[in-house]
Amino acid sequence: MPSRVSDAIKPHKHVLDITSLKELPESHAWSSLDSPSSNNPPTAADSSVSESVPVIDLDDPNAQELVGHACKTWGAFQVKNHGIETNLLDRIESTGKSLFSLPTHQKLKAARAADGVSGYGVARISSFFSKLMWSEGFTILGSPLEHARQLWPDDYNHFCGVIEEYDKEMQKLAGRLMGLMLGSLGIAQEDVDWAGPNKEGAAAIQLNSYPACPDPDRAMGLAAHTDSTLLTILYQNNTSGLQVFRDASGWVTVPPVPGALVVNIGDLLHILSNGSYPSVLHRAVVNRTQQRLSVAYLYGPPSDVQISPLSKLLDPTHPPLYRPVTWTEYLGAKAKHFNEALSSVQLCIPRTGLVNQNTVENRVEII
Ligand SMILES: C=C1C[C@]23C[C@H]1CC[C@H]2[C@@]12CCC[C@@](C)(C(=O)O1)[C@H]2[C@@H]3C(=O)O
Ligand SMILES: O=C(O)CCC(=O)C(=O)O
Ligand SMILES: [Fe+2]
Repeated sequence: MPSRVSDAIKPHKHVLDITSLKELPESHAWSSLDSPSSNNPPTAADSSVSESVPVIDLDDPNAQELVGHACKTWGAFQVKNHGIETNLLDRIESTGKSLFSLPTHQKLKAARAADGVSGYGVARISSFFSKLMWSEGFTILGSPLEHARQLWPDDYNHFCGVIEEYDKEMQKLAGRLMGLMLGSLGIAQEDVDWAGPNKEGAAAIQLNSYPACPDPDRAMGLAAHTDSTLLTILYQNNTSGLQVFRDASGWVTVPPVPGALVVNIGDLLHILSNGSYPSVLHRAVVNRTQQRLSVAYLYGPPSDVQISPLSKLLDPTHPPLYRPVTWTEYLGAKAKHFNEALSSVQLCIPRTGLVNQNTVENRVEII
């Protein structure tokens, strides 16, 4: 039993304060099997040279078709001419940098509560791994005011202002992207009652910092996961680190393209599209010399709305593959099952010959 409060919080402090370490501690050294350097299939080295996620100009007259194709084949793409001003991206980057460069004891004043979502801390998925990730994060769900006050007692308005503006602009872009994605499936955005152009989805903002790392091949910035969103819009600074997994190629780096934003499909769009737009497994690796900063805009439906495969995409040969879930319910499934969350809401289709297949109802059943 620690005899002093300071002893009790020591391990916590040590875990989070990785910025100045000269050597990789055992707590952060991933075994060779799941470290970033070792799990590429053999073909990856050849294919990664020639292929990466598509970069789409949203002003292109074929943007809808290009987006649809990217969603089906990659589950991710980058967008240019997205309408978010460079100046706002610069401001969110510098505000993120100033947050992560605060002293650890200051950041811990805004630590995420054990049962909470918002605040400073390690990635939520950390509990599924025995090793720690080489990153720190700050999650914003709802108003950032309380946490901003704890971080900058004398000047919290600046941070709140930038976040509010970022949220507003990203909300618009997310709506526009949803329109293109649905449109490419032959569905008008207005036909999805919660997704119309003037409707507002729910969203979280996640600031991630990956400090320079003394042994990047054995460290993991953010372990492989899919997002529990409809879509995620990611701003990454000029430092590479994001990788997406593709069956044929293994881990493929998504290089920073100046001014571009990365879009990736989350599990709820996978469900909504009945698997036409698969959510993409992605991770962040780290490097020896540069701090990397990323800002994820995690976009989902209003929290009380049930998401299920769109009826327009269903017919007797395409039965629904997933049961209805709300975002809140799905986040619970993610917290419990992590990367098996999607299969936990999957409907089971019995094999031919085992059951009466006359009706759609008989073909699907909840596991
Ligand atoms: C709205 C969301 C989505 C969350 C949970 C909550 C707030 C923070 C998001 C992330 C951000 C980092 C990866 C992830 C996997 C994590 O650990 O926290 C995400 C998770 C999810 O997509 O499941
Ligand atoms: O930092 C990155 O590139 C990835 C971040 C991410 O996947 C997330 O915040 O969900
Ligand atoms: Fe992610």
